[in-house]
Amino acid sequence: MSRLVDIRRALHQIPEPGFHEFKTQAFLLDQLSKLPADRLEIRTWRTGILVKVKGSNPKRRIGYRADMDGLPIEEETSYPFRSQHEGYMHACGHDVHMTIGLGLLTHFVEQVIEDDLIFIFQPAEEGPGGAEPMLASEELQAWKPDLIFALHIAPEYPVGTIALRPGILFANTSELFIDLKGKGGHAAFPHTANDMVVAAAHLTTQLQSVVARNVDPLDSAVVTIGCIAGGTRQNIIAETARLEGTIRTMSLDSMQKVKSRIEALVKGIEAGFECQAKIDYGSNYCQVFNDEQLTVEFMRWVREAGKVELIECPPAMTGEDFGYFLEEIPGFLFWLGAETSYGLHHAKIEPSETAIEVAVELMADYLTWKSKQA
Ligand SMILES: CC(=O)N[C@@H](CCC[C@H](N)C(=O)O)C(=O)O
Repeated sequence: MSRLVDIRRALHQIPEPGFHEFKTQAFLLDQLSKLPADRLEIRTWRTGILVKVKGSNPKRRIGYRADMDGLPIEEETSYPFRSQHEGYMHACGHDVHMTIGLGLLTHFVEQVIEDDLIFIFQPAEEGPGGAEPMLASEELQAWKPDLIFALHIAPEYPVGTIALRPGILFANTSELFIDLKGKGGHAAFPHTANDMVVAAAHLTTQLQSVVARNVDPLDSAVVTIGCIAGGTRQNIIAETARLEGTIRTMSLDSMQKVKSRIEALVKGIEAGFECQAKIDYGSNYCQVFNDEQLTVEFMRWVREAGKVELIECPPAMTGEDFGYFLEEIPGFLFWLGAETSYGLHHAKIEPSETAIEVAVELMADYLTWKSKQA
């Protein structure tokens, strides 16, 4: 396992944005080149990688997907192996997910099972979304799995615990970008300008009313503005401002409703502040919907195997473009306990590396068992 910890630490140092995972891809290809070539077939798709581990008597292809990209966060962990890419960090555990993928892949090169295994190292999960175009690619269609699995680290659960549920696990998502254009001017003459910092502040506050006042309290939605940019210096009235955020909903109906309320509020800001506004919804992900039958069967298997503690968890408002794989291929995603005091997307997150071994052993046993089932 120390080999896998070394791999995770090496990956941790090279976080890259979506579709720019060049060093990550090269690193993974180098690791793959050290494995016995006779059992492997390797293809690349953009910055992603597809690996077939050939089974002894394949009747099916079983897929395992790991995401590859990092986030634009300046790392603040205590690690001696911190990110070497200024302003970027693996703060969502994708370094751990890729390492588990490599660990599993290595296991099955040595312990051959009947079915073919397809390991999918997928770029751009954080955005703009690699799953949908990768799934549609010729490379993936030629090896399209019959079943597919993935995991995501969970800071809040102890190591040795996994959590999932049949049905919806993660929300529908839509990015949200709003550009405001008013009239700049001198700070001392506000009556001659239309200040977009003030407009952005009003809009940000008004957006909070969408979930509070327009979504059924028994339904769930999130509107988060994660970034506001505007202006150039302290004594110049800002001509433009930009809000960047994300919308999360449990249903597509609510997504439509939230979007139409946002559009109405933005129109109000245009009228009230005599400015122009442009809304761009960026990339949208469908919900992560775990196949009911496979998930229930897996949960039963986990309880009987008794290797990890199993929690049937509620859905979360996280997004994951793995949902696109699950729209076409039966499978599931589960939370892997990685016990750390800081949450996902935090500059100080330090997921426990012992979770790697737990996941590799669990999934190696499960996939071996699953391969023997009809
Ligand atoms: C697991 C996780 O944290 N996923 C991201 C996916 C982001 C999708 C997109 N960029 C958006 O913000 O809508 C998440 O933030 O949940």
